[in-house]
Amino acid sequence: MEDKTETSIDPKSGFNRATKTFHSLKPPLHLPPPHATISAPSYILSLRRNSPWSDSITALIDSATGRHLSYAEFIHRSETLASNLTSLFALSKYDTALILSPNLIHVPILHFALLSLGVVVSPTNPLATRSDLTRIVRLSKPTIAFATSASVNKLPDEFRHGTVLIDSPEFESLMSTSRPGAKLEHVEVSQSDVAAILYSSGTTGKVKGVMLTHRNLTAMAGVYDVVRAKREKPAVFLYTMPFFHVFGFTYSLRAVVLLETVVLMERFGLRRAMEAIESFRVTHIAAVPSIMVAMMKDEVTAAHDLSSLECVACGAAPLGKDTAATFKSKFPKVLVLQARRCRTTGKLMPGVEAKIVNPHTGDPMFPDEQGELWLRGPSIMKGYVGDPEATSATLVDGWLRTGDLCYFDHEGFLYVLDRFKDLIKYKGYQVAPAELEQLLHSHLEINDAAVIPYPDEEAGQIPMAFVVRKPQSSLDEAEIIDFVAKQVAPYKKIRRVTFVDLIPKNAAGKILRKDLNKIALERSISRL
Ligand SMILES: CC(C)(COP(=O)(O)OP(=O)(O)OC[C@H]1O[C@@H](n2cnc3c(N)ncnc32)[C@H](O)[C@@H]1OP(=O)(O)O)[C@@H](O)C(=O)NCCC(=O)NCCSC(=O)/C=C/c1ccc(O)cc1
Repeated sequence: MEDKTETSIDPKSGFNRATKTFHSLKPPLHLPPPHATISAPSYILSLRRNSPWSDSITALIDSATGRHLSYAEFIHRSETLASNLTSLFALSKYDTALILSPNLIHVPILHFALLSLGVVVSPTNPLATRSDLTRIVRLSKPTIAFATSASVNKLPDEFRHGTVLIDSPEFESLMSTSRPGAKLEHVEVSQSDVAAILYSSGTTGKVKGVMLTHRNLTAMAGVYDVVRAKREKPAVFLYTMPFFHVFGFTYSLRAVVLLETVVLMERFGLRRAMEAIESFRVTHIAAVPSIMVAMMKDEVTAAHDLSSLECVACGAAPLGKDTAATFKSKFPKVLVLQARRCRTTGKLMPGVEAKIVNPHTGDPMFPDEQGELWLRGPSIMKGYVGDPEATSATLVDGWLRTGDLCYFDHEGFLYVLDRFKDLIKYKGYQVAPAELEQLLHSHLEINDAAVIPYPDEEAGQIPMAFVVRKPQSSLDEAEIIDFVAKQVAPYKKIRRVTFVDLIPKNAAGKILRKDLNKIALERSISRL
């Protein structure tokens, strides 16, 4: 008998009229069964055999020092570290490890070691404030922390198995020298076990911990295996994005699948990035649109030999058509690849299903109709840790409600038009207006406040505050910016303030953000 589901799928758009679901038309993923006992690192290491290169190629390069490691060393170090962590710190399956570090060469090794032990990896922004960290620790309940000497003092707690300094000689020896009696035990890790907890910006003002399973990471790795491009030489990838965000986190797994050489920067700087491209003959950059804007504008690019560059993989925020076109005219040989959140193109990745759902009726919709994007597939998160309410509001019968207003065209291209959630994207970082509004409300001279995204060429969007001062208050823009800056991670800073008599709200007291957007643009035009 013919499979009705298969035959109802439109070969151009991937749309199934019977189920009103869009399917990926890319080759299917070959994954282990959903409950198999295989960890993401074991699966990822097995995929590297599909690569034409051997483990002797370079895995990681620290761009500042030139220090580098081969894949053979990477694997050896992560195994040595795993056995030492088990014997010295009694770490075992279901422990959770908080990691507070910039992009050091040790971090991917640590991720691999912990994941292979079934320890849940929880990477966090080292610029997070103490109060951000207090919330994070309450959510994910880490039993050990890995931090650097610059970030360790911000940790709010003691941890059952202690705190380890990643940038210390002791850590170096944990990776290189097996302790007497330490041996690598095989830990049975199931695909359905939680592998990592990454943190969302929290659109309601509270950070949420996103649980990713070994299955999720396996599926992401499987995608990179399926879309593997034929190359004559290994790719050399400059990472500008942090490992604690899902972009950097998944790319570090991708590197092992494809045996790519990864060039790391502890702290991004345009000049240093250009030097790294020249010195290490970088072929690919993973970046956010802000970096592409900076590369187009700054003449520092002219001072360097960038001829090795083949491709920019751009993610995390929308890349404007004009930016992409101007970048192309300055760097004609460089291919611009966009991962997600692009307003113009993008087709479903292997293994992913999508629906466009009418936000008012809940009915699934057809190509060219606009509604909320829902996604399903093996890479979709398990839920928010310790927050069943937020989980059931976001995950419905295995579908993740993205909160994005989208449509698919008849060729299966996805268009992202707007967000239902209030969110600011500053250089690819998510900033929640509600968190900044709560801080402004706590100021004794502020009666009311609202924060909106304000368009900015380099950052994409910056947080802008509308403030109603208390009568007689002479509070000025700089004081407000400073008041907030002292209490938040630097990328969340308010960067523009306008004083108003009233914050426009609807009858239910909800801020009319669209009206504020209009006022902001009118005032900026009148300032010119
Ligand atoms: C490298 C950027 C682009 C620029 O960094 P920057 O030059 O340091 O500038 P910032 O503007 O970000 O820094 C803000 C402030 O923090 C300060 N800062 C900075 N690092 C420090 C410091 N280590 N000490 C102390 N002060 C500092 C910095 O000086 C600055 O201060 P100020 O100008 O006074 O406000 C940085 O913004 C950045 O990493 N953005 C990317 C964020 C990101 O990766 N987002 C990904 C979200 S996940 C996603 O979308 C998924 C995509 C995906 C795609 C494909 C897939 O397959 C899967 C997933």
